[in-house]
Amino acid sequence: MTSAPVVPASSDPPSMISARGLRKSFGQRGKKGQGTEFEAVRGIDVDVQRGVAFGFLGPNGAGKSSTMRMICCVSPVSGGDLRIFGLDPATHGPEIRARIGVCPQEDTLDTELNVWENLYVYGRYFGLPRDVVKGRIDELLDFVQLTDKARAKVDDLSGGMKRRLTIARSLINKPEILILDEPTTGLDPQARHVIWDRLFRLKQQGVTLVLTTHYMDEAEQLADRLVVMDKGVIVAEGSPRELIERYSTREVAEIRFGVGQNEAAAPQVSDLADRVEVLPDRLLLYTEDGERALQEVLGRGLRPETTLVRRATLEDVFLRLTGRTLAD
Ligand SMILES: Nc1ncnc2c1ncn2[C@@H]1O[C@H](COP(=O)(O)OP(=O)(O)OP(=O)(O)O)[C@@H](O)[C@H]1O
Repeated sequence: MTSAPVVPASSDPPSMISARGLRKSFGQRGKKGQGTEFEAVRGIDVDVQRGVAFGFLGPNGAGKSSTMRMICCVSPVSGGDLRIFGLDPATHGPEIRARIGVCPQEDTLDTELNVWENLYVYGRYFGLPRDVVKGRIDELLDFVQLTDKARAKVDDLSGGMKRRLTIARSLINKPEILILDEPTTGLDPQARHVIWDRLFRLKQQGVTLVLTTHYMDEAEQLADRLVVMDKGVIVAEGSPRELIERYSTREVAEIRFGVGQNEAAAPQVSDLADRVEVLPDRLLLYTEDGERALQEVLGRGLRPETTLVRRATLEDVFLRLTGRTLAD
């Protein structure tokens, strides 16, 4: 006997977060005292479905944090429509905040308190009864692998441990959505992998993750779906794989000539690839077969200082869409 398939209640799951034409502007004072408006988010549409990890990828200043702050109900919407759990942040802020967890870009831990106390104070702030908070702290310290640091001072923790504590703190109210602004910025590779592993487990437990990052590897590792943001607008949306397939070839041959020689060499290789990008320090040849393109470069008597064939990444997508690298 075969068991009945599990049929979802609806083929179209409800959006946890839905934005239509969402805008954020900041007033600025000009030199002569006149007010001007700066638009950090310029009319974006976003739908985040339950249980996914949704990423906002973009360079500094793209408008990611401004978007997150509106979703977290700490910054009012300037225009358009935003719904979290179908609710309007302007009228249902406390209700929404009770159901989300927020892990801000900067650690805002209380250095006067130890690890355990940081979680306790936060739990009490959420109105959880003492016994419930205590049980929850045990679970969370275990989850972020800080049980043996419960009585340690915050200042004695490594950067990765502080991040894990901040994540634990953001989970105290068992949020349905966890919002993470640049979760691993400033951490070393090993600490980043530990964080990714924990976030992956949360996703398996059904928590919807919304994260911003300017690391393309982080977006590729964590995000099921992502939007690429630049200068306040969304320039592309899809899964990491879809975006790479849509906007790049499979492989990239990177060739570096000496300083100042890359641009001059570009016309001599332009017919060897679907597309050639000229960066100050290298040429990128977009092609399905990078090794073959490289052999043809060498066959023409050109002698790059270094060469590399790699698979295309989200960085290539970003470069194609904006003409800039994520680090610019
Ligand atoms: N309170 C504010 N007042 C004025 N301008 C602001 C304010 N907050 C952000 N901005 C501007 O809005 C733009 C978008 O900033 P935002 O922090 O949303 O970008 P981001 O993509 O999150 O970048 P980062 O990775 O640096 O946080 C930037 O030009 C920033 O200077």
